[in-house]
Amino acid sequence: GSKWSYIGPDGEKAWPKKYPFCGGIFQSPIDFHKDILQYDSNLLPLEFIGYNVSSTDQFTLINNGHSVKMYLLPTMYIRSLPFEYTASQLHLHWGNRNKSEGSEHTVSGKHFAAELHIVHYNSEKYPDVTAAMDKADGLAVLAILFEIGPFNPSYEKIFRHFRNVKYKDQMVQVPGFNIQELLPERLDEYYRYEGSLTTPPCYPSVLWTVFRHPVKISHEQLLALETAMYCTESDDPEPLEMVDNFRKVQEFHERLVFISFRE
Ligand SMILES: NS(=O)(=O)c1c(F)c(F)c(S(=O)(=O)CCO)c(N[C@H]2CCCc3ccccc32)c1F
Ligand SMILES: [Zn+2]
Repeated sequence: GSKWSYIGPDGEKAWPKKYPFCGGIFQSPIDFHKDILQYDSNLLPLEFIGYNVSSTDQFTLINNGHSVKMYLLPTMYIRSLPFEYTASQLHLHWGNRNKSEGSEHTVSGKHFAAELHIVHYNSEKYPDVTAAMDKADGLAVLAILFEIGPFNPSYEKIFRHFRNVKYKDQMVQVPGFNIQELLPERLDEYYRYEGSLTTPPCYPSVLWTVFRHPVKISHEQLLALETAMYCTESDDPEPLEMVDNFRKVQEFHERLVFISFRE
């Protein structure tokens, strides 16, 4: 099984031993700071097709021991990237109840509270995500940063199920809803760069789109995310809280991040 973690002897410093790409090129996440940003007027707003999922459909939400991930439908895809990318899953990264700074990407060295990733694969060139995930043009991940604000009823459609996926390998069905509700305002403003999966096997196969504007969730919702889940199975005598499941920012030398907005 995937024997890696975010803490202890199997933590990120040890990842390259079992997963060589984790010590390789184009690693994510990174810090967005002004001297690596370059405006690119060709960066168009993304188009989301099939994201408005009927409540008669269902998404499977699962605790996989590293994160909480929700499988999406193969009828969901994004256009206006170099290829058509079909949705695979979404998952989150967060901190802990004493330090709500669990985003993976940072802006001018600052963490946001948490980060949502919507993983897509290049369905024009590859049959599924497994075939795509180690190809340079295989994946496109959308990243949404979180900050504290008013209660967010759209995110609550996922968060209210956390009590049913407390332990590793538990899963629950989530009634379909419009996944576009999870996206921030100004879909035309984002950071774009070529990077990697931020977990093992860390393949440099991801076209990253990180939206400039964060979404807001309430303090209580963030606390629920930070305290609801465990990396361990329900019968494990030594339960491990699922917290701080974010990778440190990686070196990003001699490369640029393209931005669709003027500062
Ligand atoms: N931050 S990240 O790089 O977006 C990211 C994660 F952080 C993350 F935890 C996952 S995982 O939940 O699958 C557990 C670790 O593989 C993924 N999965 C991807 C890549 C690995 C295999 C696979 C297979 C099917 C669908 C998605 C994926 C991931 F892409
Ligand atoms: Zn992720």
